[in-house]
Amino acid sequence: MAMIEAFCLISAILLLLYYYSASKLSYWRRLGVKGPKPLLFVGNYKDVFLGRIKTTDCITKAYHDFKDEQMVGIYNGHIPHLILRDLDLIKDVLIKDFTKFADRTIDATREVEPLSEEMFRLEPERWRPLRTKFSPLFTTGKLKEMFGKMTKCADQLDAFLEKESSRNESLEFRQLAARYTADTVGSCVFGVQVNALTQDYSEFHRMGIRALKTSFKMYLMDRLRDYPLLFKTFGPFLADDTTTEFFVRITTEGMKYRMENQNLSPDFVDVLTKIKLDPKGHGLAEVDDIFLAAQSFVFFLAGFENGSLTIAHALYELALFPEVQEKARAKIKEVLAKTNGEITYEGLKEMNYMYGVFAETLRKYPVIMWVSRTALTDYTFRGTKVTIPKGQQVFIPISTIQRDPDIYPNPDVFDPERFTDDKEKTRHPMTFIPFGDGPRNCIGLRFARNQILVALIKILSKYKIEVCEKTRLKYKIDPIHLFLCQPYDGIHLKVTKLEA
Ligand code: HEM
Repeated sequence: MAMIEAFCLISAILLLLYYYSASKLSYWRRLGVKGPKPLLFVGNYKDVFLGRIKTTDCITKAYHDFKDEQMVGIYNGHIPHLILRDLDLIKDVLIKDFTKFADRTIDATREVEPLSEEMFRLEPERWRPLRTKFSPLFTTGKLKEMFGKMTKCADQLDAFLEKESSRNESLEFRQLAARYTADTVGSCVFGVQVNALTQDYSEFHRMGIRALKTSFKMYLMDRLRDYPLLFKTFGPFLADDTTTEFFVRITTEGMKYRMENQNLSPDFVDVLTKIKLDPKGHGLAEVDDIFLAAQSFVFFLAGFENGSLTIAHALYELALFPEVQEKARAKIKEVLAKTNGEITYEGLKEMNYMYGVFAETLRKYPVIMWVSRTALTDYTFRGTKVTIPKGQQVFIPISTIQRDPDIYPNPDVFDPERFTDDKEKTRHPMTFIPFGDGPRNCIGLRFARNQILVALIKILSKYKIEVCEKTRLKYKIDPIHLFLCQPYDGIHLKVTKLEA
């Protein structure tokens, strides 16, 4: 009798679980959105959970399998994700209807990650005043002021390369470029000398590497984030206190120095100091040093990692396509000849071909492969019968769009001429969005463009970059990171100094 009761109980539980999962997984059908058939409990993420593919691969497959649809519904376990395919609808979400999508989908959870209350993850109420305060740091005037500091860092990069290239060994360019980006963000944004190119492992540089190092721990953190209860329970065991302590220390020291030296030129730390002294006057209810350090953390990491990856990816492609490298060098020399070899702010604007190299690199390797928004109200997509409820996560698949052969024929070919003015005009603006778009796009876009171009121009004008035995001829993406496009084991290239 007991056996029968136990059997009935287990069957009832299994049946309930089945109906629970099946009902969760009928969400998109009920909303009239097509998508790949999900599996009970894991949705469409079985292979992602098993570590066989990345989230982007799952998004890309759904995007291509549903070519005739404007949007595709998939499931991360039971969590429904909407992938937008239609470029006009993407424009609506990012720009036209931004107020209804002003939030991202990754929440800040301070009790697990103290530095998570940074601008990228903040809800609109606290994000808006910060964006207003930080945007003036990247005006044309400010960028011109920073330009001299950037070219100084490029001179140090040159000195570093000269020494390294004489050894006749291949160099790993991702780490090498990260020294330059640590120096540029340090001096231009924080007003500190990082010395990553002149010292072995300066503290800033070391902390940047530490915060972004891909590891199984980081993979677990990323996966747990989707399940708030699990994240709050297990996350604290995985968090990194050393990075937190470092960013809190340098931010508080920087602000203290500002308060004691009132006549310094306004910069990022200056804005943080003003917010600390009068949070209400800046539209924030209250702030503490951890909240302010979180802003330093995101600005430093974004400038350090995204720039260095892009420089390394560009050099990789230029080594694989030597004729493009030669053309780029010739165009650079033409412009530099007018300024006695000096890289100038005005000269940069004349280097259209190099802009093409920069843009084509970010087309093939958008560092952030997708961006997301959360609906702040129920929302009906223009010209459709689909209404998503408040809180629905919407994904914009940047890397998939930028590698779609219907938009960019032969997407694997590195061709900077895809970005001439004439050709750009023929494409929908949402086909090239490596910096996102709309009021919540990348705040450091123009800084990043200068930072990357200055380094590339300096390197190409003086050195030849080639593939070598250690170069992976077929790019392999690091499978661990959730949304960053990082090379699996670095970018190894040969570098030779050119005759003057
Ligand atoms: C190649 C370089 C870079 C790339 C590809 C890049 C890409 C992006 C993307 C895709 C976003 C999200 C945009 C969206 O959701 O619409 C973003 C946001 C952001 N980026 Fe960048 N970024 C780069 C460099 C930088 C630099 C140099 C800084 C600062 C010094 C920076 C700071 C930020 C911040 C603070 C946000 C959050 C903006 C907000 O929520 O208002 N990024 N970036």
